[in-house]
Amino acid sequence: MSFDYDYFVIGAGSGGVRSSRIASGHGAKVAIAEEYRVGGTCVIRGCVPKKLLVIGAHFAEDLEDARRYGWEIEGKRFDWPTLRDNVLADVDRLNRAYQSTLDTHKVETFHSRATLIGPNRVAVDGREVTAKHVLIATGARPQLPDIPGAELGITSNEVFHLDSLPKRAVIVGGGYIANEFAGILHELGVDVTLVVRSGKLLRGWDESLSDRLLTISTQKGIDFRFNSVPAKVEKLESGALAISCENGRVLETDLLIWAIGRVPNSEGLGLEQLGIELKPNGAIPVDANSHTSLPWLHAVGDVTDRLQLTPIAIREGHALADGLFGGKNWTVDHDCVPSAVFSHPPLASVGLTESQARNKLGSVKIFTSDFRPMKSVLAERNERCLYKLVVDETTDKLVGAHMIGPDSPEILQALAIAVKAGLTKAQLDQTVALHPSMAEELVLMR
Ligand SMILES: Cc1cc2nc3c(=O)[nH]c(=O)nc-3n(C[C@H](O)[C@H](O)[C@H](O)COP(=O)(O)OP(=O)(O)OC[C@H]3O[C@@H](n4cnc5c(N)ncnc54)[C@H](O)[C@@H]3O)c2cc1C
Ligand SMILES: NC(=O)c1ccc[n+]([C@@H]2O[C@H](COP(=O)([O-])OP(=O)(O)OC[C@H]3O[C@@H](n4cnc5c(N)ncnc54)[C@H](O)[C@@H]3O)[C@@H](O)[C@H]2O)c1
Repeated sequence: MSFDYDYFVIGAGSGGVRSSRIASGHGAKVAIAEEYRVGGTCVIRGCVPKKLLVIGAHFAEDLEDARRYGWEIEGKRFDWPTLRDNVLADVDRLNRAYQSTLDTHKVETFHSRATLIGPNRVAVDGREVTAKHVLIATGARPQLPDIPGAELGITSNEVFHLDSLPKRAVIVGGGYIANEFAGILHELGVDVTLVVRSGKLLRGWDESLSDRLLTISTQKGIDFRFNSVPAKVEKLESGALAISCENGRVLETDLLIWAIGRVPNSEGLGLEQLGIELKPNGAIPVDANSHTSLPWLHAVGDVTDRLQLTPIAIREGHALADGLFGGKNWTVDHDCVPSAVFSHPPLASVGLTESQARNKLGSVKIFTSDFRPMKSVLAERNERCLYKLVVDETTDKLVGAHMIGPDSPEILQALAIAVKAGLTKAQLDQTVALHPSMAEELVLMR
C-alpha cells in the first residue's frame, strides 16, 4: 500500500519537531501539523520565556545586593513592557529558528489543526492525507478547576502577555509553575499569595528543600495559604476578584493565576473512534517505545503521562524516529531524570529523595551542607543554601542529590552524571574541591 507520507506528526512542539527531523534524516518523507505556533509549549509559552522572566526578575535582588559591593545605582526603575516585549521578540526568533530547522530537514509543515479520520488517515488543512506512521505529539494544556468564575483567572499561557503588572496576584497551586511565577512576580514588585490545596509545597520533592523554599519565600514576603481550595470566583465592582475558598476564607486580588497541573491534549483527535482507550487523566497509553496499541500510531511527550519535561519529550521523539526509520531501537530511561524549579532561589534535584530512598533501600546515609554563599554574606542577604546527598549505605552509591540555592540547576546538571553513572560517595570524596565556589560543598560533605 502506498502512502502520501512515511511519517505524519501532529504537534510541532519539543517532541514532534525532534521526531520529524530525525525521521527525515533517516530518509523518511515527513510532514508535521501545528495548530498554533511551531516550537510548542517550551519555546512559545513555557521553559524559554519563563526562564527569561526569571533572569529578568532576579535583577531586583542583584541590584539591591550590588550596593554592598560599592555600586550606587540611581534612578533604578523596572519597566514591564520592555522585559515582556524583549522576551516575546526572542520567542519570535526561536519560532523562526524552529521553522527553519523543519524546512532545512525537508519536513513539510501544515499550519493547521490535524485530526485522525481512520487508520493511517489524517484530516489537515481541509484535506485528507495518508501516512504509514502517525505520531501524536500534541502536548498538554493548563487545567482549570470546575468552579463558578474559574474563567476570571488566567493561566501561565497568558502571563507572558500581560498589559501591565497587577498590584496583587493570587496563584493557585503549589507545584512548578506556581512557585516559578510566584518568584517572578514577587521580584517584580507584585504582592503574591499562593493558595495551596495541601499542607506542603512541591509534592514529590525532598521535603527539606521544599521547606527551605517556603522559609525563604515567606521571609521575602510571599504569602502562603495552605489547605485552601477555591470554591468560587467573583468579579467585584472595583474590578478586583474575590476568591472564596472551601474553608470559608475570601481572598481579594487583581490577578488570579491557575497553576494546578496540565492535562493532555488528547480529545477531539479521533482516538476513541479508532479504539484507543485514554487513561482516566486523558493521557494516551503507550509502551516503552512510545507505540500505542495500533501498529501505525505512536505518541510522545506531555500527551502521554510520563514526565512532563522538554528533554523527555525530545528523547521520546528521537528514540521513536530512530526505531521506526533508522533501524536503531532504543528506549528512553525515565529513571534519574534531573529537574529544576526556577524559583528564587531555584531548586534542583535528581534521583531518590531521602524518604524514597529509605522506603526503597532501607539503610541510607544522608549528607547535608547548609551554608550561606559568599555572595550573600557580603550582601547581608540572609538566605541559606541547602545541599543534600542521598547514599545507599550498602553499596556507597550516590542515589540522589537535591539542592536549593543560587545556580543550583547549573550545578546539579553535572552532578546528575555522577548519580546516573552510579558513582560512590568515596569517589566524590576523592575529588579535590574547586575553591572558592558553592559547588565545592558537594565534595566536602563528610
Ligand atoms: C510555564 C511552563 C514552564 C515550563 N518550564 C519547563 C522547564 O523549565 N523545563 C522543562 O523541561 N519543561 C518545562 N515545561 C514543560 C515543557 O514545556 C513540556 O514538557 C514540553 O513542551 C512538552 O513537549 P511536547 O512536545 O509533548 O508538547 P508541546 O511542546 O506542548 O507541543 C505540542 C504542540 O502540539 C500542538 N497541537 C496540539 N493539538 C494539535 C492538533 N490537533 N493539530 C496540530 N497541532 C496541535 C500545540 O499547539 C503545541 O504546539 C514548562 C511548561 C510550562 C507550561
Ligand atoms: N521547571 C520545570 O521543569 C517546569 C516548569 C513548569 C512546568 N513544568 C512541568 O509542567 C507540569 C505542570 O506544572 P504545574 O505547576 O501546573 O503542575 P504541578 O503538578 O507541578 O503542580 C500542580 C499543583 O496544583 C495542585 N492542584 C491540583 N489540582 C488542584 C485543584 N483542583 N485545586 C487546587 N490545587 C490543585 C497540586 O496539588 C499541585 O500543588 C509540571 O508537573 C512539570 O512537569 C516543568
